[in-house]
Amino acid sequence: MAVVKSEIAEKSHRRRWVWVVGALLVVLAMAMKPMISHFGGSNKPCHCGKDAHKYSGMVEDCCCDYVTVDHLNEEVLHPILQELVTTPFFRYFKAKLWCDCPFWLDDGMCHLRDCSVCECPENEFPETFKKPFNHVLSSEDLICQEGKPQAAVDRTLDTKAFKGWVEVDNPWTNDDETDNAEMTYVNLQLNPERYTGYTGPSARRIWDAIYTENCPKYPSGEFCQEKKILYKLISGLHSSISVHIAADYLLNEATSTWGQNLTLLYDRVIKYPDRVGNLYFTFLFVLRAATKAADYLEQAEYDTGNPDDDLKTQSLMRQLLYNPKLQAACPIPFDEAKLWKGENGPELKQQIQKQFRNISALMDCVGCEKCRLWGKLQVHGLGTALKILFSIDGQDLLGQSLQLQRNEVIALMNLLNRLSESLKVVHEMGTSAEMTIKGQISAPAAQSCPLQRIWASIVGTKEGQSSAPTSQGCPLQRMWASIVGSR
Ligand SMILES: Cc1cc2nc3c(=O)[nH]c(=O)nc-3n(C[C@H](O)[C@H](O)[C@H](O)COP(=O)(O)OP(=O)(O)OC[C@H]3O[C@@H](n4cnc5c(N)ncnc54)[C@H](O)[C@@H]3O)c2cc1C
Repeated sequence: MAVVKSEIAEKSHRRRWVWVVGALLVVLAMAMKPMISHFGGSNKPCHCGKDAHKYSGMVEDCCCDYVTVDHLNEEVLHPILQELVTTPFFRYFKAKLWCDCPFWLDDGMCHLRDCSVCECPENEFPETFKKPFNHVLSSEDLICQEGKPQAAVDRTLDTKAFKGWVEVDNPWTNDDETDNAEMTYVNLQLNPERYTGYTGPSARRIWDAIYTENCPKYPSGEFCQEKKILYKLISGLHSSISVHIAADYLLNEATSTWGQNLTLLYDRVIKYPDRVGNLYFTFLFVLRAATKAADYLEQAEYDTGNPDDDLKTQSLMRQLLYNPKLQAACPIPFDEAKLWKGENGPELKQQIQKQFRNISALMDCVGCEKCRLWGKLQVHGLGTALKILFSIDGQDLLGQSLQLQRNEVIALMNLLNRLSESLKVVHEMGTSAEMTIKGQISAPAAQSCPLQRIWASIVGTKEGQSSAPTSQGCPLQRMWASIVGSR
């Protein structure tokens, strides 16, 4: 009997050692994996439990709910947009980059090398971009298309229906696109929007000038949608910029380590539900503009001189604008038709137009080149959305006078992609950021982590019993918090 007992004791002792060694190996392997993931990477901090949907119900003033928007973004919009913006047509943006502030002198607060923009060498951007946009097809071009059915159809539509890309003034924005000598072509793929070190009084002055002088926050309880629109669009854009800073942050300047900064994500965006709401609003507003102009955008000439690339761009545009899932789940993301109907409608529209033009001009005062590039592009994209939704009435845009510049289309779709990226980060990382910062991971939830269970089996605690690691969340979660939280 005594022999049997000691054998059992020895076996259980051995089993415990196997567990301990196994668990230590797992912990070691996990700890050796890079802890800092880059934007779009898969190394997320330990997730204890599934991300519950924090935001629910309709997005304020829109015709779509949060859950649907997240699903559509994840499944349809984000993947297509990510591919679209890498095509040659969408990756080059024309901008006047130097600081030319009409309001005050630039105080050059940007101190990082990452602030500056890599401009394109002359020979890099597509030849066709150097020509005027409304370039007419030669009869030779048309003959060359014979025998290529897809291309021929596109060309036919082009000559019959599409009015061409022309330089027309956008009443919502301040940029003079015709001023070509001052313009620089930039490859956006080489200039990711991320942390640049632009901060302090210079950055603050821009945001202050935008909010206090041009779109003050409306009083709570304001029902007039028109009065809320500009503030919500700018706040949504501001949230998106902050999300991109948090998602691609310089964690360690000495070692040039970039990664996510959950503290910043929480402090600047997640902590404020209205900022998250405004981000979703801006996304749906821009999405509505793109889908409203679908017929026009479908027939646009995405000519970069490489027919394969150009057909791919056109095909991606179609997949996005006429997506059956999008049309079924969220056919009209934002209903612009009910705006500006009141007595003061036209006056109010003019006032908001003037304010938006000021905001557009303020982008020339941003004291960091890369921030200025993305600020200009995104404000230009918003101006294009405003032009599509509010300068033309009705659904049939082709039959009316909508004309877009190439740069407006590029800005619109790149802005939509930026907003889509931000939604994805907020949806996927928002809860983790909140839990990490608040340190409010409950013990049972924390123990549902595999590592936590292994830890419990080592130290002999049971589910629900408190122990040092459980009180502060998963070990990985704590390591993560110590990395991002100390900055
Ligand atoms: C056009 C523009 C583009 C920029 N691009 C970059 C960039 O690419 N990379 C980079 O590192 N920095 C960029 N910056 C700087 C960045 O936006 C911040 O200003 C900077 O990081 C300092 O942040 P902060 O904590 O002082 O708050 P800020 O973000 O400067 O906010 C200032 C104040 O605005 C209010 N606020 C903040 N967010 C919102 C919101 N969503 N809605 C309503 N109100 C809000 C708050 O009261 C806050 O205190 C840009 C600035 C501008 C003006």
